[in-house]
Amino acid sequence: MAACAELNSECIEEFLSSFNTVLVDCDGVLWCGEDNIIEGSRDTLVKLRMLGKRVIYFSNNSTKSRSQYQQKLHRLGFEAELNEIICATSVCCQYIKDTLNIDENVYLVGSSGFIEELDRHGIKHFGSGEDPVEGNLTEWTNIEYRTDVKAVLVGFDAHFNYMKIMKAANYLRNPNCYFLTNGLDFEFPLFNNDRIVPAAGCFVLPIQAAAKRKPTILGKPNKLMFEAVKQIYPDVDATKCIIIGDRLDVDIEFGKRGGGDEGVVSKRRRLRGAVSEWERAVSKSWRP
Ligand SMILES: O=C(O)[C@H](O)[C@H](O)COP(=O)(O)O
Ligand SMILES: [Mg+2]
Repeated sequence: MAACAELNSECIEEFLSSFNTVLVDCDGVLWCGEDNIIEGSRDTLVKLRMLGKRVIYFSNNSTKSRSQYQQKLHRLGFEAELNEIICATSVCCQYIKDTLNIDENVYLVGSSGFIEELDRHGIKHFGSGEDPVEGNLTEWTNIEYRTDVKAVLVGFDAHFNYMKIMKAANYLRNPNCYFLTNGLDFEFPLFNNDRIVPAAGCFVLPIQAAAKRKPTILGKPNKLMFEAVKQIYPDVDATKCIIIGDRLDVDIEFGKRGGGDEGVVSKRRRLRGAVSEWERAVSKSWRP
């Protein structure tokens, strides 16, 4: 056992010295839902900071702006400076403003997080309220068909309805209108799965089906999220980062290709390395 323990502490030492920045996902890693903190998450971040690691909250969540996220983090007892928070709502809006050079005529299917970030970035937008669905189908079929909409931005929307799908799909008939989203998660992670809470992907897919167009995902695993880190921390070295996440297809996939260069070495790659060693060992001893 001693040898094994030494090996473990050696491994742990080697692992801990291999990175200086931790990109930590939020939903499903720090908490589930609004108030269910995942046991040990706060203490782990405290210990990582004590080891001198830079901790960055790194979320695709589409319901909150950065400042709303900071309020939630503080409410749940996490240390969080605003410049330690990278969330998809602000990354999406910065991309729209600075890369697409759009500052008006954005149709939002989303909620207060996107509204606050669109306003903060000075982007004029419409939609995102409760579209009254009145009358019969003929009234619906003659909705105003605008050709000046420059982007349709879709995230979590508790007031989602038929009218929004119809409007978004018609705006997206214009090939110059961008179709953008924070991500395609279909549900928020929940403790003991006591109920399903649909997430952003559930609002994107109906519009995708009606418009016959696929959205550009601006959140993880898009490297835009890492560009946002570099803007705040120009010294950040992708190979000295790890990502902690609950979604292989989003967080760990980001780790494999985050930042666009060789990139963030995700825990999974390390895990994959370990598993293939293990498989080789097993297959040698196991061969009939
Ligand atoms: O659908 C959303 O709002 C997000 O994709 C979902 O909340 C995941 O957030 P994250 O795990 O990246 O914090
Ligand atoms: Mg998550």
